[in-house]
Parts: sequence; structure tokens; C-alpha cells
Amino acid sequence: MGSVLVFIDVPSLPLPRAARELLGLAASLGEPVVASPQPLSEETAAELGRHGVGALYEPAKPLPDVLVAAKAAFLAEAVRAAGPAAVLLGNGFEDREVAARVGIKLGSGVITDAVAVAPDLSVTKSVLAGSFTSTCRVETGVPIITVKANSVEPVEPAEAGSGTVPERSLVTVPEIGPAAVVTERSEKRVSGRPELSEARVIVAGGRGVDGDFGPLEELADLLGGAVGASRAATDAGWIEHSAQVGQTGKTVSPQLYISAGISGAIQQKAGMQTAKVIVAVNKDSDAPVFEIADFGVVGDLFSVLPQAAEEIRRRRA
Ligand SMILES: Cc1cc2nc3c(=O)[nH]c(=O)nc-3n(C[C@H](O)[C@H](O)[C@H](O)COP(=O)(O)OP(=O)(O)OC[C@H]3O[C@@H](n4cnc5c(N)ncnc54)[C@H](O)[C@@H]3O)c2cc1C
Repeated sequence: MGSVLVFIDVPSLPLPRAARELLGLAASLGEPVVASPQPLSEETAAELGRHGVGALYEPAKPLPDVLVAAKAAFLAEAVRAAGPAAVLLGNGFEDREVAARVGIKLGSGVITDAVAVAPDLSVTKSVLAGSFTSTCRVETGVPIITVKANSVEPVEPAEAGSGTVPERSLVTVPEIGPAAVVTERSEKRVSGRPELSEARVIVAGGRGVDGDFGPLEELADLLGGAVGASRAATDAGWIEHSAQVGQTGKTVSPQLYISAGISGAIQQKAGMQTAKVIVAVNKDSDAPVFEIADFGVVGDLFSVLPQAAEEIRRRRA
């Protein structure tokens, strides 16, 4: 197979795990090349080289400050320039919108929610709220595939100073038509925790936390995880909406999902049941969450979570 183009928006250093996962998958399919909608520093380009990237595509001029339209216009041109066998993106809202727009521009098939891609480019994806796994393949145009975080192993970098510096190409992006313009930005409060959709560990709380996410935050920090929530908790205003997991929130696939004080409604399961290991803490032994839990604790989360945190600290001491 030829090259596989990975779309990496804002490649910060060190390269985030989600980007390294896409590069690892690309390397298993062909030669990884990267399209970045922002010009990259020499240092970042060299770092991508250490991760096996042979070529880089960047916009010839800074993209206009519109929502995803400009990124999609750029990626479509980068695909035309690179002629890859496939295009890989992350599976967040924005990446999926970029994928859809590029699919229309190129007349290509798009597959979202991928959890694996085989060398023949058949894609395994999780569908119907994670209750089925399906295998599909793009038959028209260059396959455009968005891949769920934590589904594949990240690529490990070559030793410092080794690896080839990627060849850089500038892509001319055509004028985009009327598009929504960004008029104001405000900095997101930094929690120091990983991004929810990329986290390997998530501790999520529901109505049962009764407004107090303290024990969940403590456990999440000990495990290097993110804090998630059910819609009941976000609607109550106990935690920001971006923490919501489920049908109308984020879809997550961590290695470990600790569900505390969440009943396990179908709309919550839709966002988290592909987690590798699910641990449920609920004081109602009939709560539906226990149907999908690998480990269940029937008990009060305000007693169970601090005990778990204490035990982790004791073992680490
Ligand atoms: C169109 C639509 C979209 C939706 N999208 C989403 C979505 O994206 N995500 C989502 O989560 N929901 C979503 N919902 C809402 C969903 O149907 C449920 O109402 C919601 O998930 C319930 O949240 P919960 O489990 O936190 O609350 P509840 O169902 O009230 O459950 C609270 C649980 O906490 C337990 N509990 C209480 N106190 C304690 C304690 N001290 N210790 C341990 N356990 C305790 C109780 O036994 C109970 O099981 C959606 C609904 C609709 C109609």
C-alpha cells in the first residue's frame, strides 16, 4: 500500500497519545504522512519524523478564522496533493465534521467510529450504542476513516536525533464561500486532567453524587484519568456539559470506566459501553449498569470511592 494521510490538528509537543495512535495505525497500513492545518515548527516536524512520518502537508497561507470549513478545504487539497490510499482522523465532533465535508468535496466514502482498520482497509466499527460490531469498507474514492481514541496502540518514537526529517509541501487552499466566522475565543479552564474522549481512565458520576464530585476527582487524579458525568449530573449544573458521556454527550472508549452513582440508562450506555473494563458503584443492586459492568460494587459511592483511593495510596507508598 502507498501512503496513509493522518490529519493532526494542533500537534503539540510531546505528541498527544491520540495523534500517536493514528500514526501507529497509519504505519500498520502504509507509509504515514501528515496534514496539519497549521504551519509546524522545525521541532514539531522533526518530532513527527521520529514517529515515522515521511511527508508533511501544510497550508501555503494561514487559514481564515472560520469554523471547520477551512480545515476541510485544506484537507481535501492535501489529499489531492498526497494521493494517499486512505485518510485517518480522530473521532471527536470536529474531526468527524471535517471528515464529512472532505468526503463530499472528494466524492469519497466516510466511515466514523472505527475501532480497527485491517491492511485491506476493511474497518471494524462499533454501532447501535456499542451493542453490535460491524465490518465495512469504502467502495468509492479515497477511504476517509475517523478512529476512536484508545482503539489502537500508539507508535513509539525513534531515539532522539534519529528518524528522517519529513519532506514538507505547501498546499494552496481555495477561497471558501460564506462560512461561520469565529468572533471571540475564551480560554478553557485547565484541569490538568486528560481530555475526556482520549482518557485511558474515566471516573464518571451521576445523580448519585448529589452535587459533590470531590471523591471522583480524587480517584481520577490518582489514576491519571478524566472525570465524566451522566446527563442528570450535567443538567443539574454540578459539572460542565463537556463532561457528559452518552448519546447526546461524548462517546468514550477508555481502558477503564468507573461509573459511580449512575443508573446506566440506555442513553448513558451508548457513550461508554465499548470501554475495555467497566466498574460500577451503585447502592441499588438492580441498577441496569450492573448488566454491562465487569466488576460491580453495591454500596455508597461516598464510602467506596475514598476506600479505593486510600488503598491505591497505601499500595503506592
Ligand atoms: C434523547 C435523550 C438523550 C439522552 N442523552 C443522555 C446522555 O448523553 N448521557 C446520559 O447520561 N444520559 C442521557 N439521557 C438521560 C438518561 O435517560 C438518564 O436519565 C440519565 O442517564 C440518568 O442519569 P443518572 O444515571 O445519573 O441518574 P439516575 O437514573 O437518577 O440514577 C442515579 C443512580 O445513582 C444511584 N445512587 C444514588 N445515590 C448513590 C450513592 N450515594 N452511592 C451509589 N449510588 C447511588 C441510584 O441507585 C441510581 O441508580 C438522555 C435522555 C434522552 C431522552
